[in-house]
Amino acid sequence: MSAPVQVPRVLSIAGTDPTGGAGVQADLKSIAAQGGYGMAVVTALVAQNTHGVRSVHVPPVAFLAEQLDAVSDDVEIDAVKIGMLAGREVMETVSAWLDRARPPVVVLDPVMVATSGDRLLDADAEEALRGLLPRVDLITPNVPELAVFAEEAPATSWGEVLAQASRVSAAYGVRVLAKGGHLDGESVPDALVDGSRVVEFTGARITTTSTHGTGCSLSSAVATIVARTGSWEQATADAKRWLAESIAHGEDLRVGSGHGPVSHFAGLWARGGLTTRLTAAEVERDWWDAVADVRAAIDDLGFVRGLGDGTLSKEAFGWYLAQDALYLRDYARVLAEASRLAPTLGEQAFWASGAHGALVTELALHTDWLGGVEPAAPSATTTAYLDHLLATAARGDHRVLAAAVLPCYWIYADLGERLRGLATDGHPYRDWLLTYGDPAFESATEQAIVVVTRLAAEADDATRDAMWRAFRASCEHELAFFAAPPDGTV
Ligand SMILES: Nc1ncnc2c1ncn2[C@@H]1O[C@H](COP(=O)(O)OP(=O)(O)OP(=O)(O)O)[C@@H](O)[C@H]1O
Ligand SMILES: Cc1ncc(COP(=O)(O)O)c(N)n1
Repeated sequence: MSAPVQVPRVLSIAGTDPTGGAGVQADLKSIAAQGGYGMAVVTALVAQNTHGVRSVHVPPVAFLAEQLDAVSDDVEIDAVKIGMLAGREVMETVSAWLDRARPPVVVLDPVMVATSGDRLLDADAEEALRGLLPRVDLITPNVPELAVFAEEAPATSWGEVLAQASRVSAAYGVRVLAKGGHLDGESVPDALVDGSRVVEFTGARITTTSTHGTGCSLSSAVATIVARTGSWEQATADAKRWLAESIAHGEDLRVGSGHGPVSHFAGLWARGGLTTRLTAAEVERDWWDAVADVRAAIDDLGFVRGLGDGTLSKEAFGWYLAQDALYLRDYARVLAEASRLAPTLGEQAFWASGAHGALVTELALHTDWLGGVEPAAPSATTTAYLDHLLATAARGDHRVLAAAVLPCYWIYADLGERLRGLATDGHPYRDWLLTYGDPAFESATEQAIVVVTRLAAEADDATRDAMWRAFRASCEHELAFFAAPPDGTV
């Protein structure tokens, strides 16, 4: 066996089931469900449904060989699962290909009789199947199939199955996954038998009609997990647990009125959902577009227009600066909390530098713009914005907090870019407008957008929604903050 690979490339060599429950169709689903990349070479086209097999068409074996070589000439194969091989010639063709391609893992599900009771192999072929065993790592016979290899009567108890599997394993030098599904009883035991070494796996029998393709699915899953982990025992245990979960959900699919298929992805669907993960770029575009109304309303404010065209009164400007200083003081505290909560060193450092930046700006406001005069109390609007941020910080989810602090970077930087362009010579607020051009703040804004949109893209739906709501609320607080200064132009 070669070194385990992350996404094993697994080839199914099997017949078809147009209703998708058995054969290559079941194999491809099982391989995918176990994290593998599934490939399929068709040995026979089978007209069948959940009630049984109607007819079998076997294409010329020369074409089978062409399919097999087309795969192995191009793709590195990590495991092979062999299912229905309709006839001696087909077996000999596959056997010759195994000798040429030498795949590292070969699992053979000796499909002889379908769940429906239909024979899928003739007696001559049963003999030829034995000739394949030296090229196989694991066979997965059910009770009647094990009996064919043992050339004995079918076992009637689990003890007999184990004894028969040991004899078959020793006689052919092959690992046997003996399956007890065909025995009566509350439990469905399986066992990995390698000569005299026996490892048993127990499971409770599920009452259901959805057992079509269980053998195909189990063997494909084992081949895939072995290629991924290198362990036959782990592969068998994991595949059996997954199959039980898939059998339990088979009837939900409502496919056919006979023995229905298992639901190969039921567990993954339930645990992983069906949504495609958003990219950070999509979050950035979506969020920005979704606050276009707030951004337009900010541009339209008398305060912003007056600041831009220089008609804003000194009184309104001074009031704004005092509120800004008061805001920054607690904003720095909120950023420090974001730093404390951040799970990575990079984010921790980033928010800490943001906190430092807010304090530096606040000190400059005090000394350079407010002449060292301590500003009056925060307004109701300033208090509301800070309360939103402080409450988000108190709730303790760093992702939601990061989203809540983002508008103070993003909206401010965006507005600043436009205002800076208006700082003409002689503009009464020229010096202030130029502060918007601080390159350190611009790059911090870019970084904040990257950090938050990545967190949102990776978050579960509920957390992303909470992040969006916190972001939107802060954008609205930004609007209120710019709207709050007393009206007044000179
Ligand atoms: N009703 C069931 N409840 C739980 N597990 C089951 C049930 N039926 C089959 N299994 C499991 O499915 C796997 C295949 O079982 P089985 O012995 O039926 O093999 P098979 O006959 O090759 O399969 P198939 O019936 O598809 O031909 C085994 O691991 C078995 O334990
Ligand atoms: C092409 C093909 N291969 C295998 C089976 C066995 O299916 P089951 O798992 O129901 O015995 C089948 N019915 N058809």
